[in-house]
Amino acid sequence: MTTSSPTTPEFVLLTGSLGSGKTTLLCDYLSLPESADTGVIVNEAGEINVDGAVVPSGRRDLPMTLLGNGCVCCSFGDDLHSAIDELLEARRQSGAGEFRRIILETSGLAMPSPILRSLMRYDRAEYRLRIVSTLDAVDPSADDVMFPIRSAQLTAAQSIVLTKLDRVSHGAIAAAERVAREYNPAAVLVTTEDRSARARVALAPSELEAKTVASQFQAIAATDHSRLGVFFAQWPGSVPWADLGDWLEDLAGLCGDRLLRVKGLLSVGGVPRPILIDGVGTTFAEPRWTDAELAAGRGIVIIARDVSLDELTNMSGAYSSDVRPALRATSKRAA
Ligand SMILES: Nc1nc2c(ncn2[C@@H]2O[C@H](COP(=O)(O)OP(=O)(O)OP(=O)(O)O)[C@@H](O)[C@H]2O)c(=O)[nH]1
Repeated sequence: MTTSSPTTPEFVLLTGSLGSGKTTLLCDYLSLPESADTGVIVNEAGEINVDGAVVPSGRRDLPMTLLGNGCVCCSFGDDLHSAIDELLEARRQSGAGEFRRIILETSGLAMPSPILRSLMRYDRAEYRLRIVSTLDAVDPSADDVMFPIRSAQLTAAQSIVLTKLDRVSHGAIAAAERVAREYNPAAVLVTTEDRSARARVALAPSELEAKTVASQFQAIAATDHSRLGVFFAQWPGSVPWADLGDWLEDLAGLCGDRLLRVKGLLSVGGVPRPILIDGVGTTFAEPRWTDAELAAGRGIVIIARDVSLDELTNMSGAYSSDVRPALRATSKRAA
């Protein structure tokens, strides 16, 4: 098990739906002095990498790799690893020192979970991982087709950046904020209209802002979105490792891509120091010991799409009562 220090470089997954302003946000960031130690990987779903052509226009010296061959979450294979390795190797050879940050702009169709799974080998020890999602304030709601992707992107994010605020009324901004909160009440919401300030807060947060991001893991989400349920699983005492692993595996198996986010603090294996459980979709980060207090009880928040409390309760019914969590819905619609 590994830990990261505040100076550990970070890997930022920049996600958000098609046309929601990811490339614009990235370009705004790249025009800031803070971006000097940043590497960039751009992925587009289509065959022509338009974003790749747009991004470097302001910075000729920008360390950037393009990831072609379609959407990164479906076809990354070894491509993403090669892109990262190439970027790191080129940086090493340039003698310019380590990156402070690598930003991967995903295609608007990408689900975050498969990408995170692929990034696991770079996570924790070498890089901290952070997910930033854009949300278009002009058109924040999603139809039935786009809902699964949009909900996966927004619930995974530690920060949600509202874009195109200059094009909408105050009323529309408030409505977009409500939509963002419905998806992910625990995310830091960036609503700054000034584009440089917005890029700075979203992609290079100060230590204070970064702490706010970290503390979100302890927030219990509450949403009343009609298709998103937030549930809380609470164990009576310390959970044996094997039972916790089995339970999380069953949860992932039951929900599949309806599982959006899992996070919580638990006492495991009789150790009083809590462990952080952190999953995006069905991809779980390596559990980490934390120094957090287990004040309000030990448990896991589950955010899922189109999942009922009954389904979760039935799944848990297979476990003996001493290792079975008590489950309740914390969002209004799921209750
Ligand atoms: N007025 C205004 N236009 C914006 C803003 N952000 C993005 N746009 C415009 O919205 C369009 C799409 O922006 P992009 O940054 O390319 O969006 P994207 O998410 O990278 O798009 P894909 O890569 O296709 O998913 C472009 O025409 C941008 O100029 C904003 O804050 N204000």
